[in-house]
Amino acid sequence: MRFDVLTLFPELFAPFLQAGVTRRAYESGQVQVQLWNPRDFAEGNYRRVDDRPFGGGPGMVMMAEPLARALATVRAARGDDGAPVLLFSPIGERLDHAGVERWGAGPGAILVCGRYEGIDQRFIDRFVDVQLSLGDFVLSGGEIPAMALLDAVARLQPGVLGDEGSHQADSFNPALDGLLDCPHYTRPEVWDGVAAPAELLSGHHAQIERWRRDQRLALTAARRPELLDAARSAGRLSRADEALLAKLG
Ligand SMILES: CCN(CC)Cc1ccc(CNC(=O)c2csc3nc[nH]c(=O)c23)cc1
Repeated sequence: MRFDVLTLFPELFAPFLQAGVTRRAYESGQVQVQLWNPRDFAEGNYRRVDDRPFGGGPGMVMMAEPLARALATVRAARGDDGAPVLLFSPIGERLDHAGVERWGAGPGAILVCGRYEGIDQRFIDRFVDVQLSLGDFVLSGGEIPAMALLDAVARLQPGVLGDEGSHQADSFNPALDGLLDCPHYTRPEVWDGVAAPAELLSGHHAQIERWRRDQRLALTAARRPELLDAARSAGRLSRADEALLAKLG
């Protein structure tokens, strides 16, 4: 699958695409990423990509024309494969696992990264299929959200994460069990005077799995009870799970 990214800061993406386990997905072409700078499609010597907002007010607005020209080039390069145009925007719908699965399926997508105060509404009305937000906090642009989506999509590709099962165990994936993750420990057994949990050092796999499951249930009950309710109504809690939760009160 292929993602085309329209961004005024393509230099932000290179280090990201070359770092960590997900680089395998990008280098192998499992997830192709092409970067496009609207400035390369802007006219005049100053190659304007933004201008002052009609009606006044702070900041600048991204002009529609350079974005539209870049998009036309992307569409031609993709062979008009019907890929959706996703705009990252503070007013977008919250990106979650369902969204990652949706946009990480099929041909991929065209990602538009806003900067400044936003993009001329006429570009959005004409070309944007879905607006996505990372959450209710203010960032300087859509690039980090775009990388967040690319990272989450790459992790879902077969063979990208070492052992196949690990992305299956990724929490927040309601399709699997949607509980928060358990605490992790590694060598040394005692660090800073604190020993790792004896259960994990026992070598009894059933006991270890039970301990991890209990930790996930307790953590989720404490921090994200709504995830627990979702898991319960989806029939993903066993009798042993309910017994542990009852003990926690
Ligand atoms: C003055 C009101 N602000 C809207 C909340 C203006 C504004 C701030 C920051 C931006 C740049 N942010 C994004 O493009 C963005 C894109 S996705 C996203 N998710 C969470 N938070 C974000 O700021 C974003 C655009 C407009």
